[in-house]
Amino acid sequence: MRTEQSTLDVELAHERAYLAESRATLARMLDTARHRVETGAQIAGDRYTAETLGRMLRSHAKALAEEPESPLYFGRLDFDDSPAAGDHRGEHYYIGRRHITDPAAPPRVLDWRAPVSRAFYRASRQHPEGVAVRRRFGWTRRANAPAELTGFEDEHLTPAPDAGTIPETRAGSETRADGLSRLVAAEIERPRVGPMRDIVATIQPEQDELVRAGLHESVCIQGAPGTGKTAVGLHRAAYLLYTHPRQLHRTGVLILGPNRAFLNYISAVLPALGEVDIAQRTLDDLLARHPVQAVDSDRAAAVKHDVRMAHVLRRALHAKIRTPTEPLVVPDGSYRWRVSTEALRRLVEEVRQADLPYGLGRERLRTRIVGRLQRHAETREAPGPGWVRRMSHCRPVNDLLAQVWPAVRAEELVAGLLGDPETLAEAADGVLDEQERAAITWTAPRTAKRARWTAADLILIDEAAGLVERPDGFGHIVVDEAQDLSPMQCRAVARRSVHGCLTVLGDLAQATTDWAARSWAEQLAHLGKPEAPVVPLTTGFRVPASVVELTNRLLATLAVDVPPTRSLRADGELRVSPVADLPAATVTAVADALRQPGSIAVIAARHRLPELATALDDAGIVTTTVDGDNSDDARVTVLPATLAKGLEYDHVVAVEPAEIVDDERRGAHRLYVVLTRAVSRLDILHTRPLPSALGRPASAPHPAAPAQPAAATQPAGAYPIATAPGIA
Ligand SMILES: Nc1ncnc2c1ncn2[C@@H]1O[C@H](COP(=O)(O)OP(=O)(O)OP(=O)(O)O)[C@@H](O)[C@H]1O
Repeated sequence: MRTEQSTLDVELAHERAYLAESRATLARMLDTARHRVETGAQIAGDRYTAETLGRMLRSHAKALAEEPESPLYFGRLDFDDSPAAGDHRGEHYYIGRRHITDPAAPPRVLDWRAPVSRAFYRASRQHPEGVAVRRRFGWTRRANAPAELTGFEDEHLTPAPDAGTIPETRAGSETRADGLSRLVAAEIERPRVGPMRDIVATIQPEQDELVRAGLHESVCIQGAPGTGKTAVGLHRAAYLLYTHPRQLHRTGVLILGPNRAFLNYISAVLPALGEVDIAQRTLDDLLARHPVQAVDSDRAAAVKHDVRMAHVLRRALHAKIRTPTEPLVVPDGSYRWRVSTEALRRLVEEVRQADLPYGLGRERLRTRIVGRLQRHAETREAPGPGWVRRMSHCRPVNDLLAQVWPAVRAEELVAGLLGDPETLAEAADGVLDEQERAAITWTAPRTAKRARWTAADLILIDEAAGLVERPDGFGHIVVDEAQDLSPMQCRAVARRSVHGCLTVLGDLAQATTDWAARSWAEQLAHLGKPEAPVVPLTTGFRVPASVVELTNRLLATLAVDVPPTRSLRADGELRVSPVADLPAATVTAVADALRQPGSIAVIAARHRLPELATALDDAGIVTTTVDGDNSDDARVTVLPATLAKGLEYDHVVAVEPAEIVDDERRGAHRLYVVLTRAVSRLDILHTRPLPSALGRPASAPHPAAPAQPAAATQPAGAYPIATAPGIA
């Protein structure tokens, strides 16, 4: 026993020495990068190169400097001598967030995205892939202090050469009953503080498969709350940029999230992975050509988000194309060139048939017309490029185009439709009924310049702009919470990924918008990637089993076809409390929660928030909002149910579920989102009866169970509650 212990001590000392050397190497890398930033601009030949080089070097230096206090590496792979080890026979590698290397020596730490690192995530006893031992390191975590190595855990995947068997995991570690390594379990169950963090140390095999899918593969990931969809999407973006830097730095990668709060929450993950140049936006940001100055009625918004509007806009645009009725006559010095009406008609028809974006079609028609003129002119003398340029923009040609294929601005097209019932009736004939047309028609006619656009109008303008000219696309777009996009919003994404691929993340059960997807097949078709496979993630890393048990009952009432999930978190507490006074009970619950580490959220219907915030304030509890505009240090966030999507907190106090349900048409889905934000503890406070799916005891045979008792006297014991000492 003692020998074994001293062997471990020696090994740990060896690992600590390796860490010290790796830190020194990283410090040298950082110095070199900083030096290059300072001198790079001077050594570059011209200004453009200097700027590009400067940007690249700064970004590299920033990426290195952003190496947080977090560990330099998290694992080690020892390959055996078997043929499966290939080129790595007998080698061992440290795996971390990025390469740490001295120029003339083998890398000290390999980036988790490097091909060889794949085995760290995928190798198993069934398929060792040449890996003899997978070592995971344990680290201290203290704010503002570098992480220190505290231990390691070895997993032997192949039999040791001298023994015929695979030894048990060493170094004092135990795997849990579910087979999860102790260090992995500790990492997953660590309290949440601050923004989302990366998961490179603990990516699971089914997640890794999605992260490392090829550049040209679009994929849709359907997963219950907390199954790691967002984490996988972000790591996939980082992986693709590492593996295909040239293509993707040129074409760009975009992360689309549902709102700013969500983007703030995830904003630190990619920089921590060394990717500081990825655009992270909401779809509204992407479409914000104009400020939103008006609000649609529900009815109008529903029509504008309907995919039929794409058809209406297209028709309205193509109705601008007219059949020529006169010949074209162009004076050219002492000559006059003529193109007959019939020939012009044929040209217009040919270009129309080509089905190009409208603006491109217009230019194609111009070129064709000038081609005709050129053929005439060639009977006299060969015209040069100057002649072609002059003819392309001469008055008669411009006038003809203005008449038969006029230039169109997207805003004008949309204003023309919404502001003129006749234009709309013509374009929407057989597509929208009279009430639908009436719902979107402006009551007072306005020009595009004076329009007060709604959020949905901006989507129509984007669609119209896309019909006129293809927008710049991205090489890869990660679309989070994709179930909530309307068909028209999906089309805005599709337009930007015609030549690229998508990672679509979502959960049909968390669909809360009026126009949300009912099926992935339909949504993927709108997103322009009907062939993308839908891959389920079914292991939950956030929501504890006791909470999942409750939320699954709610899920059963949502009528969505999603696979069941198993929670990896055995810890966790759930408390359902009928109370008489919501603000007072909220203060008590939060004060209780503050005794434990981690983040706390109070989530309620929006109109309920002011009184809860005041009560917390009166009790001297500092709170913040999801925009973080109060106090960055506050551990308690007070937020409306509508902004909870995608976020997570250690302790969630969900206030008055019935109100959250009543607040929206898809209120039950919203409640499902709210209740699944909790990482460790969920407190449900209610004065009104709980929504029936929640209120029913787990053992109750049927929804027709006896009516709820009066809320304030409802016995807590009627619920399947896991109570923590001192909490109930
Ligand atoms: N392999 C993993 N190891 C450790 N933590 C993980 C792993 N996968 C996911 N997590 C953690 O689980 C939590 C939930 O992940 P994430 O937010 O990506 O889930 P999601 O499926 O997008 O959830 P939601 O649908 O509710 O938005 C996060 O804290 C994430 O870091």
